[in-house]
Amino acid sequence: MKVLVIGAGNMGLIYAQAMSKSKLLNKRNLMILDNSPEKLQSLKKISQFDVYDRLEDCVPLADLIFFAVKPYHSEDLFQKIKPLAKQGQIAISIMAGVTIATLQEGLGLQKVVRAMPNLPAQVGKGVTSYTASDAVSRIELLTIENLLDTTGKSLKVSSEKYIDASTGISGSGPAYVFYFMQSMMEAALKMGFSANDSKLLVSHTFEGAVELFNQSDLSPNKWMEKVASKGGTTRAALDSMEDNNVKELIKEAAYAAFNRAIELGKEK
Ligand SMILES: NC(=O)C1=CN([C@@H]2O[C@H](COP(=O)(O)OP(=O)(O)OC[C@H]3O[C@@H](n4cnc5c(N)ncnc54)[C@H](O)[C@@H]3O)[C@@H](O)[C@H]2O)C=CC1
Ligand SMILES: O=C(O)[C@@H]1CCC=N1
Repeated sequence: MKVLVIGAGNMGLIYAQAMSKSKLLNKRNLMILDNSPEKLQSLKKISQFDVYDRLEDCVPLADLIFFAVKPYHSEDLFQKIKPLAKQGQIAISIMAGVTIATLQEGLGLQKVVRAMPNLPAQVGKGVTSYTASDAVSRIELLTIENLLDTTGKSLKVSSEKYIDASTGISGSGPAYVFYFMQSMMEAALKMGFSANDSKLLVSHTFEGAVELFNQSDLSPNKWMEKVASKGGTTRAALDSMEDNNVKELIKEAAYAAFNRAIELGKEK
Protein backbone atom coordinates (compact mmCIF):
# COMPACT_ATOMS: atom_id res chain seq x y z
CA MET A 1 0.00 0.00 0.00
CA LYS A 2 1.34 3.43 -1.00
CA VAL A 3 0.32 6.33 1.22
CA LEU A 4 0.32 10.05 0.38
CA VAL A 5 0.03 12.59 3.22
CA ILE A 6 -1.18 16.03 2.07
CA GLY A 7 -0.34 18.81 4.54
CA ALA A 8 2.87 18.53 6.56
CA GLY A 9 1.77 20.65 9.51
CA ASN A 10 1.38 19.54 13.12
CA MET A 11 -0.78 16.51 12.48
CA GLY A 12 0.26 15.53 8.95
CA LEU A 13 3.93 15.37 9.89
CA ILE A 14 3.20 13.48 13.11
CA TYR A 15 1.25 10.85 11.16
CA ALA A 16 3.81 10.64 8.36
CA GLN A 17 6.61 10.12 10.87
CA ALA A 18 4.67 7.56 12.91
CA MET A 19 3.60 5.61 9.82
CA SER A 20 7.12 5.69 8.38
CA LYS A 21 8.51 4.10 11.55
CA SER A 22 5.92 1.35 11.53
CA LYS A 23 6.50 -1.98 9.84
CA LEU A 24 3.35 -1.46 7.77
CA LEU A 25 5.07 0.79 5.24
CA ASN A 26 8.59 1.32 4.10
CA LYS A 27 10.14 4.58 2.93
CA ARG A 28 9.36 4.05 -0.72
CA ASN A 29 5.71 3.69 0.15
CA LEU A 30 5.25 6.95 1.99
CA MET A 31 4.91 10.25 0.16
CA ILE A 32 4.27 13.69 1.64
CA LEU A 33 3.18 16.90 -0.06
CA ASP A 34 2.86 20.49 1.14
CA ASN A 35 2.39 23.76 -0.71
CA SER A 36 4.53 25.91 1.56
CA PRO A 37 8.08 26.45 0.20
CA GLU A 38 9.52 26.75 3.74
CA LYS A 39 7.81 23.53 4.80
CA LEU A 40 9.13 21.72 1.71
CA GLN A 41 12.62 22.96 2.46
CA SER A 42 12.54 21.45 5.96
CA LEU A 43 10.85 18.25 4.78
CA LYS A 44 13.62 17.55 2.33
CA LYS A 45 16.04 17.30 5.28
CA ILE A 46 13.99 14.39 6.68
CA SER A 47 14.82 11.14 4.92
CA GLN A 48 11.86 9.09 6.14
CA PHE A 49 9.65 9.75 3.13
CA ASP A 50 9.54 11.05 -0.44
CA VAL A 51 8.63 14.74 -0.63
CA TYR A 52 6.44 16.20 -3.40
CA ASP A 53 5.28 19.68 -4.33
CA ARG A 54 3.08 18.81 -7.34
CA LEU A 55 -0.17 16.88 -6.89
CA GLU A 56 0.06 15.40 -10.37
CA ASP A 57 3.35 13.66 -9.47
CA CYS A 58 2.04 11.85 -6.39
CA VAL A 59 -1.78 11.59 -6.33
CA PRO A 60 -1.94 8.99 -9.15
CA LEU A 61 0.63 6.81 -7.33
CA ALA A 62 -1.26 6.65 -4.03
CA ASP A 63 -3.53 3.89 -2.74
CA LEU A 64 -4.41 5.93 0.31
CA ILE A 65 -4.52 9.74 0.44
CA PHE A 66 -4.34 11.20 3.92
CA PHE A 67 -5.73 14.75 4.18
CA ALA A 68 -4.20 16.90 6.92
CA VAL A 69 -4.76 20.48 5.72
CA LYS A 70 -7.01 23.00 7.50
CA PRO A 71 -10.72 22.54 6.73
CA TYR A 72 -10.87 25.89 4.89
CA HIS A 73 -8.19 24.74 2.44
CA SER A 74 -10.05 21.56 1.53
CA GLU A 75 -12.43 22.84 -1.14
CA ASP A 76 -9.71 24.31 -3.31
CA LEU A 77 -7.51 21.26 -2.79
CA PHE A 78 -10.33 18.85 -3.73
CA GLN A 79 -10.91 20.71 -7.00
CA LYS A 80 -7.26 20.17 -7.93
CA ILE A 81 -7.23 16.51 -6.89
CA LYS A 82 -10.53 15.39 -8.43
CA PRO A 83 -9.21 15.13 -12.02
CA LEU A 84 -6.15 13.18 -10.79
CA ALA A 85 -7.96 10.75 -8.48
CA LYS A 86 -8.79 7.17 -9.52
CA GLN A 87 -11.66 4.98 -8.34
CA GLY A 88 -10.40 2.52 -5.75
CA GLN A 89 -8.18 5.05 -4.02
CA ILE A 90 -9.05 5.61 -0.36
CA ALA A 91 -9.25 9.11 1.11
CA ILE A 92 -8.69 9.47 4.83
CA SER A 93 -9.37 12.85 6.35
CA ILE A 94 -8.53 14.20 9.79
CA MET A 95 -9.97 17.63 8.96
CA ALA A 96 -12.42 18.86 11.60
CA GLY A 97 -15.99 19.01 10.34
CA VAL A 98 -15.38 17.97 6.72
CA THR A 99 -18.02 15.30 6.10
CA ILE A 100 -17.81 11.98 4.27
CA ALA A 101 -20.35 13.27 1.71
CA THR A 102 -18.24 16.39 1.07
CA LEU A 103 -15.12 14.26 0.65
CA GLN A 104 -16.87 11.85 -1.72
CA GLU A 105 -18.36 14.63 -3.81
CA GLY A 106 -15.26 16.85 -3.75
CA LEU A 107 -12.85 14.08 -4.70
CA GLY A 108 -15.12 11.86 -6.77
CA LEU A 109 -14.06 8.90 -4.60
CA GLN A 110 -16.38 6.44 -2.87
CA LYS A 111 -13.91 5.01 -0.36
CA VAL A 112 -13.60 7.57 2.40
CA VAL A 113 -12.55 7.41 6.05
CA ARG A 114 -13.13 10.28 8.46
CA ALA A 115 -10.92 10.34 11.52
CA MET A 116 -10.33 12.65 14.47
CA PRO A 117 -6.91 12.33 16.14
CA ASN A 118 -5.36 14.50 18.83
CA LEU A 119 -2.01 16.15 19.46
CA PRO A 120 -0.58 13.57 21.93
CA ALA A 121 -0.17 11.48 18.77
CA GLN A 122 3.19 13.29 18.65
CA VAL A 123 4.40 11.11 21.55
CA GLY A 124 2.52 7.97 20.55
CA LYS A 125 -0.25 8.67 23.08
CA GLY A 126 -2.93 9.95 20.74
CA VAL A 127 -6.47 8.71 20.44
CA THR A 128 -8.14 8.70 17.04
CA SER A 129 -11.82 8.06 16.42
CA TYR A 130 -12.75 6.99 12.91
CA THR A 131 -15.62 5.87 10.71
CA ALA A 132 -15.81 4.91 7.05
CA SER A 133 -18.10 4.98 4.04
CA ASP A 134 -19.72 1.64 3.09
CA ALA A 135 -17.40 1.27 0.10
CA VAL A 136 -14.36 0.69 2.34
CA SER A 137 -13.90 -3.05 2.84
CA ARG A 138 -13.30 -4.68 6.22
CA ILE A 139 -9.78 -5.64 5.25
CA GLU A 140 -9.00 -2.08 4.07
CA LEU A 141 -10.39 -0.75 7.33
CA LEU A 142 -8.17 -3.10 9.29
CA THR A 143 -5.08 -1.79 7.50
CA ILE A 144 -6.21 1.79 8.13
CA GLU A 145 -6.80 1.05 11.80
CA ASN A 146 -3.25 -0.33 11.99
CA LEU A 147 -1.92 2.87 10.42
CA LEU A 148 -3.92 5.05 12.84
CA ASP A 149 -2.65 2.96 15.74
CA THR A 150 0.93 4.00 14.95
CA THR A 151 0.14 7.23 16.86
CA GLY A 152 -1.62 5.65 19.84
CA LYS A 153 -5.07 4.13 20.17
CA SER A 154 -7.99 4.18 17.78
CA LEU A 155 -11.72 3.94 18.33
CA LYS A 156 -14.13 2.93 15.59
CA VAL A 157 -17.37 4.86 15.89
CA SER A 158 -20.70 4.03 14.27
CA SER A 159 -21.44 7.36 12.60
CA GLU A 160 -20.02 10.77 11.76
CA LYS A 161 -21.94 12.35 14.61
CA TYR A 162 -19.40 10.72 16.91
CA ILE A 163 -16.49 12.13 14.92
CA ASP A 164 -17.83 15.65 15.59
CA ALA A 165 -18.53 14.67 19.20
CA SER A 166 -15.04 13.27 19.72
CA THR A 167 -13.65 16.49 18.24
CA GLY A 168 -15.24 18.19 21.27
CA ILE A 169 -13.84 15.63 23.71
CA SER A 170 -10.51 14.23 22.54
CA GLY A 171 -9.61 16.23 19.39
CA SER A 172 -9.73 19.61 21.13
CA GLY A 173 -9.44 18.04 24.60
CA PRO A 174 -5.66 18.36 25.08
CA ALA A 175 -6.16 22.15 24.96
CA TYR A 176 -8.63 21.95 27.89
CA VAL A 177 -6.04 20.03 29.89
CA PHE A 178 -3.39 22.62 29.01
CA TYR A 179 -5.84 25.36 30.08
CA PHE A 180 -6.19 23.70 33.47
CA MET A 181 -2.41 23.26 33.73
CA GLN A 182 -1.80 26.89 32.80
CA SER A 183 -4.28 28.04 35.48
CA MET A 184 -2.60 25.92 38.16
CA MET A 185 0.87 27.07 37.10
CA GLU A 186 -0.27 30.71 37.31
CA ALA A 187 -1.63 30.04 40.82
CA ALA A 188 1.68 28.38 41.82
CA LEU A 189 3.67 31.37 40.51
CA LYS A 190 1.40 33.73 42.44
CA MET A 191 2.06 31.69 45.59
CA GLY A 192 5.77 32.35 45.10
CA PHE A 193 7.12 29.23 43.34
CA SER A 194 9.66 29.63 40.54
CA ALA A 195 8.57 28.84 36.97
CA ASN A 196 10.51 25.56 37.08
CA ASP A 197 9.06 24.47 40.40
CA SER A 198 5.53 25.41 39.26
CA LYS A 199 6.02 23.28 36.18
CA LEU A 200 7.30 20.31 38.19
CA LEU A 201 4.46 20.47 40.74
CA VAL A 202 1.77 20.79 38.08
CA SER A 203 3.04 18.32 35.50
CA HIS A 204 3.62 15.58 38.10
CA THR A 205 0.21 16.21 39.62
CA PHE A 206 -1.42 15.63 36.22
CA GLU A 207 0.76 12.66 35.33
CA GLY A 208 0.23 11.01 38.73
CA ALA A 209 -3.54 11.56 38.74
CA VAL A 210 -3.92 10.10 35.23
CA GLU A 211 -1.75 7.12 36.17
CA LEU A 212 -3.91 6.42 39.25
CA PHE A 213 -7.06 6.70 37.17
CA ASN A 214 -5.71 4.38 34.47
CA GLN A 215 -4.61 1.72 36.94
CA SER A 216 -7.98 1.37 38.63
CA ASP A 217 -11.69 1.00 37.96
CA LEU A 218 -12.55 3.99 40.11
CA SER A 219 -14.40 6.96 38.64
CA PRO A 220 -12.89 10.47 38.86
CA ASN A 221 -15.57 11.24 41.51
CA LYS A 222 -14.33 8.36 43.68
CA TRP A 223 -10.72 9.52 43.30
CA MET A 224 -11.78 13.04 44.30
CA GLU A 225 -13.28 11.59 47.48
CA LYS A 226 -9.96 9.88 48.24
CA VAL A 227 -8.08 13.19 48.01
CA ALA A 228 -10.62 15.27 49.90
CA SER A 229 -10.68 15.01 53.71
CA LYS A 230 -13.80 16.22 55.45
CA GLY A 231 -13.43 19.91 56.22
CA GLY A 232 -9.98 19.92 54.57
CA THR A 233 -8.17 21.82 51.87
CA THR A 234 -9.34 19.82 48.83
CA ARG A 235 -12.97 20.18 49.91
CA ALA A 236 -12.42 23.96 50.02
CA ALA A 237 -11.10 23.86 46.44
CA LEU A 238 -13.83 21.54 45.14
CA ASP A 239 -16.54 23.62 46.83
CA SER A 240 -15.11 26.71 45.19
CA MET A 241 -15.28 24.96 41.77
CA GLU A 242 -18.86 23.80 42.42
CA ASP A 243 -19.90 27.30 43.56
CA ASN A 244 -18.46 28.68 40.35
CA ASN A 245 -20.14 26.04 38.21
CA VAL A 246 -16.79 24.95 36.74
CA LYS A 247 -18.07 21.48 35.74
CA GLU A 248 -20.97 22.92 33.75
CA LEU A 249 -18.64 25.45 32.11
CA ILE A 250 -16.28 22.67 31.01
CA LYS A 251 -19.19 20.68 29.57
CA GLU A 252 -20.35 23.81 27.76
CA ALA A 253 -16.86 24.29 26.33
CA ALA A 254 -16.80 20.70 25.01
CA TYR A 255 -20.18 21.28 23.40
CA ALA A 256 -18.91 24.54 21.86
CA ALA A 257 -16.19 22.52 20.10
CA PHE A 258 -18.68 19.79 19.08
CA ASN A 259 -21.04 22.41 17.61
CA ARG A 260 -18.18 24.21 15.88
CA ALA A 261 -17.19 20.92 14.21
CA ILE A 262 -20.74 20.58 12.85
CA GLU A 263 -20.68 24.22 11.68
CA LEU A 264 -17.31 23.72 9.92
CA GLY A 265 -18.90 20.85 7.99
CA LYS A 266 -21.64 23.17 6.75
CA GLU A 267 -19.22 26.02 5.86
CA LYS A 268 -17.02 23.68 3.77
N1 LIG B 1 -3.72 20.36 15.61
C1 LIG B 1 -4.50 19.48 16.21
O1 LIG B 1 -4.39 19.23 17.43
C2 LIG B 1 -5.51 18.72 15.43
C3 LIG B 1 -5.80 19.01 14.12
N2 LIG B 1 -6.74 18.32 13.43
C4 LIG B 1 -7.03 18.64 12.02
O2 LIG B 1 -5.83 18.43 11.31
C5 LIG B 1 -5.78 19.31 10.20
C6 LIG B 1 -4.41 19.96 10.16
O3 LIG B 1 -4.23 20.69 11.34
P1 LIG B 1 -2.77 21.15 11.77
O4 LIG B 1 -1.80 20.07 11.44
O5 LIG B 1 -2.87 21.65 13.15
O6 LIG B 1 -2.57 22.38 10.76
P2 LIG B 1 -1.20 23.05 10.24
O7 LIG B 1 -1.55 24.44 9.83
O8 LIG B 1 -0.12 22.84 11.23
O9 LIG B 1 -0.86 22.18 8.93
C7 LIG B 1 -1.50 22.30 7.72
C8 LIG B 1 -0.47 22.13 6.62
O10 LIG B 1 -1.15 22.06 5.38
C9 LIG B 1 -0.40 22.77 4.41
N3 LIG B 1 -1.32 23.13 3.31
C10 LIG B 1 -2.30 24.05 3.28
N4 LIG B 1 -2.93 24.04 2.09
C11 LIG B 1 -2.34 23.06 1.35
C12 LIG B 1 -2.53 22.57 0.02
N5 LIG B 1 -3.48 23.08 -0.77
N6 LIG B 1 -1.74 21.59 -0.40
C13 LIG B 1 -0.76 21.07 0.41
N7 LIG B 1 -0.53 21.50 1.66
C14 LIG B 1 -1.30 22.49 2.12
C15 LIG B 1 0.18 23.93 5.17
O11 LIG B 1 1.31 24.49 4.53
C16 LIG B 1 0.53 23.28 6.50
O12 LIG B 1 1.86 22.76 6.50
C17 LIG B 1 -6.91 20.31 10.37
O13 LIG B 1 -7.89 20.07 9.40
C18 LIG B 1 -7.44 20.07 11.77
O14 LIG B 1 -8.86 20.20 11.82
C19 LIG B 1 -7.40 17.26 13.99
C20 LIG B 1 -7.16 16.91 15.27
C21 LIG B 1 -6.20 17.61 16.12
O1 LIG C 1 -9.07 23.30 16.65
C1 LIG C 1 -9.33 22.60 15.67
O2 LIG C 1 -10.17 22.97 14.83
C2 LIG C 1 -8.62 21.27 15.47
C3 LIG C 1 -9.57 20.13 15.50
C4 LIG C 1 -9.33 19.43 16.80
C5 LIG C 1 -8.12 20.06 17.32
N1 LIG C 1 -7.70 21.02 16.56
